[in-house]
Amino acid sequence: MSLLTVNGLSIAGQGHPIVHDLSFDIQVGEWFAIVGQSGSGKSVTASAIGQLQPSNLKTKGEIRFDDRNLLSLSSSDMRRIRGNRIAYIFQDYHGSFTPFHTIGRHFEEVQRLHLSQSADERRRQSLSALEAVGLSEDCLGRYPSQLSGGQLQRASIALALLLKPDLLIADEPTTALDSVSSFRVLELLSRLQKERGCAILFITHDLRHVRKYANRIAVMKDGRIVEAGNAREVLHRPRHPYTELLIQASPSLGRFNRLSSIEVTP
Ligand SMILES: Nc1ncnc2c1ncn2[C@@H]1O[C@H](COP(=O)(O)OP(=O)(O)OP(=O)(O)O)[C@@H](O)[C@H]1O
Repeated sequence: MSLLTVNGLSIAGQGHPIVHDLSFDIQVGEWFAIVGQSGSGKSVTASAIGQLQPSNLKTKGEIRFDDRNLLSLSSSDMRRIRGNRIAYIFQDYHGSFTPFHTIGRHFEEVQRLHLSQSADERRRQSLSALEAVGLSEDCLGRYPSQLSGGQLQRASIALALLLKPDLLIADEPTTALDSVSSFRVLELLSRLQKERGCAILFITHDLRHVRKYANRIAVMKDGRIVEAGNAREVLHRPRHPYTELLIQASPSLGRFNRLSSIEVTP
C-alpha cells in the first residue's frame, strides 16, 4: 500500500532545472533508498517532501500523502504533518538541536507542541525513547555539546520518533559518523522500522548501506531517476550504465558483484 507518491516533481533554482519530472512511491513500512553521486538532487527532493527546500527553489508537480498534495499545503498545515506524520533526521545532526538547551528540554518542547500529556507521561515517554536508541537517562540533563556525534545522532532519532511518524526521512544520517557509530545508527533505524512499521526514505551515496537495509531503491543522476526497483535485483543486475558505475565505484560492492557473477558462471 502506497504511503507517499511523488508525481512529476520538478525543482528549479533561478531558472536552472535541478530535478526533472521525478516520479516514485514509498510503500507503508518499507525502506526506500535514493542513491546517486553528490549533486544529483537527492537532498532537494527529500526536503521538498516536507516543504523544507530553500526558498529560492521552485517546485512543481505533486507529492501525495493521505490524499493531499503536500506541495500545495499551507506552511502551518505542513508543520503539523512534519511534526506528527513525517519526521526528518539529517547528516548535520547538530542542526536538530539548539546548543544552549538540554536534550531533555528539546524532548519536552516537541511533546508540548504536539501532544497533550502530563509531566509524568512526558518524562516516561522521553525515557522510553532514549532507551529505544540505547541512551541513558542522564542524557536528558546534558547539552548537545556534551554528547558524542553518534550519541547526538541517536538522540535526534529518538526526538524524531517521539511522535511515531509514518515516514522517517533520513538524509545521509551517518556521513558525519565513524564506522562503528554509523553501524549502530543504521541497525537502530532498521530495528525501529521493523518494530514500529514506519517507512524510511534513506538518502545516501553509500551503496553498501543500501545493499544491507533497503527494500527498494531509485538511482538518481543529474536530477533524474535512471533506474529503480527491488534493491537486490538492481544491485545484482543493474540495467543502467550509471548504476553499474556506482557499483564498481563502491569497492566492496564491486567485489560482491564480481563474486556473484563468478558463482553463477558454469
Ligand atoms: N538553494 C539552492 N539554490 C540553487 N541551487 C541549489 C540549491 N540547493 C541545491 N542546489 C543545487 O542542486 C543540485 C542538487 O543538490 P542536492 O543537495 O540535492 O544534491 P545531493 O544529490 O543531495 O548531493 P550530496 O550527496 O552532496 O548531498 C546541486 O547542483 C546543487 O548545487
